[in-house]
Amino acid sequence: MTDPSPSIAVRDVHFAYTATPVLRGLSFDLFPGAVTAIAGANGSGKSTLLELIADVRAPQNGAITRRGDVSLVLQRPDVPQTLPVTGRDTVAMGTWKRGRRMSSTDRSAAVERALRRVGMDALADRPLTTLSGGQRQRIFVAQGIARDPDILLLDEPSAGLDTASVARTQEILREEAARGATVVCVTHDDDAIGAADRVIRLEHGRVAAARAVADLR
Ligand SMILES: Nc1ncnc2c1ncn2[C@@H]1O[C@H](COP(=O)(O)OP(=O)(O)OP(=O)(O)O)[C@@H](O)[C@H]1O
Repeated sequence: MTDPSPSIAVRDVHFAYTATPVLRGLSFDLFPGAVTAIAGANGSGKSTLLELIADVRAPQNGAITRRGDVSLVLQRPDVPQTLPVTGRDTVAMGTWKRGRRMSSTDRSAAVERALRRVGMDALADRPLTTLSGGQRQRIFVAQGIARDPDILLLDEPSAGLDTASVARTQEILREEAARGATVVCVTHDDDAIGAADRVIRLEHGRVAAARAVADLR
């Protein structure tokens, strides 16, 4: 059953980096237990919207409220060559829950489980800088899911992944929604868009089309 109150409420959100607005009055609600795809052409504002939902940026007008703990998985974050961390260390950084670190037993179990879920347990001790782009991307997905967030936001998590890893990532998003998380995924992938419970398609700074529109305006 879907919780009737929204976990994310977006109200008349406007955003511009320059004189040209990127988002021009978006309003919609998202609910726990569903995967929402944010779709649209290059430059349509998908990543910007995700960052606004994550509270990494603030809207110039309007408001976004969110209920619960948020994990944001960025697209292929840059990793400095000198960063002395392994894949496992990187996943462990995701084990802060509402500003508090889990106990060491819980943390270690959460890290191992997340690594297994993305299929990176065997490579977890390799320095992050020596992993391929796709392997690194899976480590960052593991970091995002390690603390069982209430809200899981991902920017093109399947970009550059092989077929099996794309399928596994889709399964993970479904599993996260099934345990009650609100999952929002920016994607260009038609399969991911087709598999989502809801689709928000951005065009000219507005929601051009939304599938499963009952709770989208
Ligand atoms: N830091 C920035 N400063 C100025 N303009 C920016 C900045 N970041 C993004 N933009 C512009 O804002 C618009 C929306 O960018 P955004 O990255 O949100 O789009 P997107 O839909 O995620 O694109 P893509 O599909 O290519 O990833 C684009 O026109 C982009 O050039």
